[in-house]
Amino acid sequence: SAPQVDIDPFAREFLLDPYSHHEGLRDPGPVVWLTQYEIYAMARFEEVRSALLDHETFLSGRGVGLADFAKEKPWRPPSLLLEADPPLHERTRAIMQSVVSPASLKTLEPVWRSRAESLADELVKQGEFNAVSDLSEVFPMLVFPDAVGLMEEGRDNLLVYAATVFNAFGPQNEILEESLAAARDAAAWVANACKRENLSMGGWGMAVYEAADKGACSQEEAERLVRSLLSAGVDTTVNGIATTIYALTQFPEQWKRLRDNPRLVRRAVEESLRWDSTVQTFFRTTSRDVTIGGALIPEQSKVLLFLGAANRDPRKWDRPDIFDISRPTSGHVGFGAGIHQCLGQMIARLESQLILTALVDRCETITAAGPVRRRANNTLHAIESLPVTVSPS
Ligand SMILES: O=C(O)c1ccc(C2CC2)cc1
Repeated sequence: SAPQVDIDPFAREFLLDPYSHHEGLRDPGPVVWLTQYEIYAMARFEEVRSALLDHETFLSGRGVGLADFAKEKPWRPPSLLLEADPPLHERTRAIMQSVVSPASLKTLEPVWRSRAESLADELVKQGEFNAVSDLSEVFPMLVFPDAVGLMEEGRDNLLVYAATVFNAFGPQNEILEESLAAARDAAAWVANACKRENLSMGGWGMAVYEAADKGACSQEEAERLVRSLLSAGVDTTVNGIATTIYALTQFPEQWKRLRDNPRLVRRAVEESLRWDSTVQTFFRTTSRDVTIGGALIPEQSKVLLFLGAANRDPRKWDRPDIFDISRPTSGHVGFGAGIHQCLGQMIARLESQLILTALVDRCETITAAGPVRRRANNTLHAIESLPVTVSPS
């Protein structure tokens, strides 16, 4: 049976520094029993990746958080993407893939690039700035809401709402309670922003309703699918960009490599996703008894998958704790894997690549100008503050 582990992966001190705790989850065995929550967990690369690929054994429809939707009411109507299994998932995923298409991104790229360059111009002039409040919380908000076609008024509700979405995958701890209290108005704003009359023509949001008009889904489903864009598309890129900057301040020789060859920016973004995955964990629910590494996981069990830990598993990666932009990163589970692999991964990559390229072109060096401060979240490895100094090239 699975070895018992008393670690609390939703304790504040774990969430603020998950990587110092992961060996205690990987080493006891391929599957462990977390006594604090009476759930199974897997933190090694092979097992995490296999579980993500086996969507028939490891279901998403009963929620991808601790809450089992077969036993308790979700805090919001379930996502038709993230918290859906086939066949529903196949229909909704196809709609959203046609909306956030490569062609659509191609048309947006020039505008996004000029916004990244203008912001980078300003920041280099400032010389010293906070890579969170002045950069990673700014750039995604300059490009993503407009791509969705969101109304202008009240967009800062997006970050408050998204933080709650990610906290809600965890237990009802203090972090979630505080988040829910703070997000009541934001949730109302998001619900309203997803309505057809509040979305502008030509945006991704309206494109979902146009798919509904063609019979691909109902108007109500369209409203909830737009909610998915707002839930998944902001807090992830905000923290992903901040994490990439953090990694480059911690490994300055990697910045130098980017300066010598800016084409390596794509690799730096990918290595950042592996080295410090913004989305650290997700749950699945077993549809049948399944034995992994000699341990039986009964059907209807909640299983916590540690994506961040898998991406630093020494059984898979050489020198896993080293941020090395030349390493082969293929196979990392920073965007998940299988049928639920991140729908927006090309959006996220483009945003990160554009802002990082704009900074690499303009900054000789970027260095930490103070301690990094982290923001505890039940799912995200989030950064609250990251003061940096840049020298112009
Ligand atoms: O469909 C949703 O609401 C949704 C929310 C959060 C995510 C996380 C993985 C980025 C994905 C989808």
